Amino acid sequence: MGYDVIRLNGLQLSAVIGVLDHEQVTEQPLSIDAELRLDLSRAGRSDALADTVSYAAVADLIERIVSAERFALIEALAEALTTAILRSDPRIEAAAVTVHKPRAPLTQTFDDVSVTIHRTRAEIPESPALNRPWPRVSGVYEGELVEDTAGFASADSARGPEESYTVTTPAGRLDHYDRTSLAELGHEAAVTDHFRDPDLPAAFPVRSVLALGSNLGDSSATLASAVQALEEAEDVVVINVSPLARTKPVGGPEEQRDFLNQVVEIETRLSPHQLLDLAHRIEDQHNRIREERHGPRTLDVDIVTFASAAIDAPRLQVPHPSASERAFVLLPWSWMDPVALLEGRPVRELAREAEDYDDVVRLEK
Ligand SMILES: Nc1ncnc2c1ncn2[C@@H]1O[C@H](COP(=O)(O)OP(=O)(O)OP(=O)(O)O)[C@@H](O)[C@H]1O
Ligand SMILES: Nc1nc2c(c(=O)[nH]1)N=C(CO)CN2
Repeated sequence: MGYDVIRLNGLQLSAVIGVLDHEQVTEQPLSIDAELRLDLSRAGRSDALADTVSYAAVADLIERIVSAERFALIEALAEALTTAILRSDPRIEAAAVTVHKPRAPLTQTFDDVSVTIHRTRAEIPESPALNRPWPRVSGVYEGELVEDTAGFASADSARGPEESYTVTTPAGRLDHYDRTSLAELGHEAAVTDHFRDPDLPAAFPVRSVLALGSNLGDSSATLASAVQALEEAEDVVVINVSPLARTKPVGGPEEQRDFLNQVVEIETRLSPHQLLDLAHRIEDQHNRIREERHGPRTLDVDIVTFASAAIDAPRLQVPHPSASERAFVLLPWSWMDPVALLEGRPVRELAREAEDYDDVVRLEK
């Protein structure tokens, strides 16, 4: 018996990719082929797009990952794309992605270099969004406190005991990563469902989405000033800023004022924890006092996503655990980036499902 296939061939994109120094600062062309195996018999009969997977959506997904992530190896990019495609729709039984790198740094004359990764649904890790069984980073793993005994010999290794961690995968506990091997960790991260060590600065700049909120003082001026603080921060480049949203408070005391919310996309080389510290510094600069959970605040800065990392550390969970249910985050994000995805689902669609969808009003543009 045969099987049905959707093929997307020769998608032309460019990316910063490669292990050589010059490849880590300059974009080069890539061509990507994707093959999706799924039952197309219903679509063949109904002639309805809803009965198949849109190749345009697959192309958008690939483009987003190629522009948002940085990889050293084309193997890692192909693996990440294959996993993301399988995650994007449960009807896809298997996927294969080929990444061609026609300007690979070879001294010989050549036509092309490429890698192909084939994966079936059973071979990919479970989504961290559904259930985070692995891999995760935490002081506590399955009830057991894991001490950091490896004593990383790096300058930034002065961490308190609550920040000790180890990395656990289905194959069992891995030894602590050698922190000098950034490219290798990048590769491992892609293979292991974008697990990311929250203390490890990115080997390459990565995209992160931040959510800002304010409902005390001059909220509009506060948000503008927070965006400026991000623009001025070292190792951060602001890529995109959403229109402002006026939103009804979700949770917290009844009588608090409406919020102004905004979403910002940045590119950064900071580690996830360094970015969290920066978010807290910016909150503090705006007289943030942490009193009541979900209570009024001059400024709140949350990390919604960090590349496509899954982080479950004592003081940082990424993606932000509530973001996928908050229209006050999702709607401004979708205005800024209409094809944005969160945990494999369109942000626009998640926004429509959020309970506070009708309580968000766009104020600009
Ligand atoms: N992705 C994240 N972004 C920001 N803070 C986070 C994240 N994950 C965990 N935290 C932790 O949450 C703590 C409380 O954050 P905060 O005071 O902003 O909570 P809140 O705004 O009242 O509620 P919420 O977290 O639901 O937005 C922070 O000190 C931080 O360590
Ligand atoms: N509308 C709205 N509601 C909230 C917000 C917010 O930014 N906007 N932030 C919260 C905690 O971070 C809790 N509730």
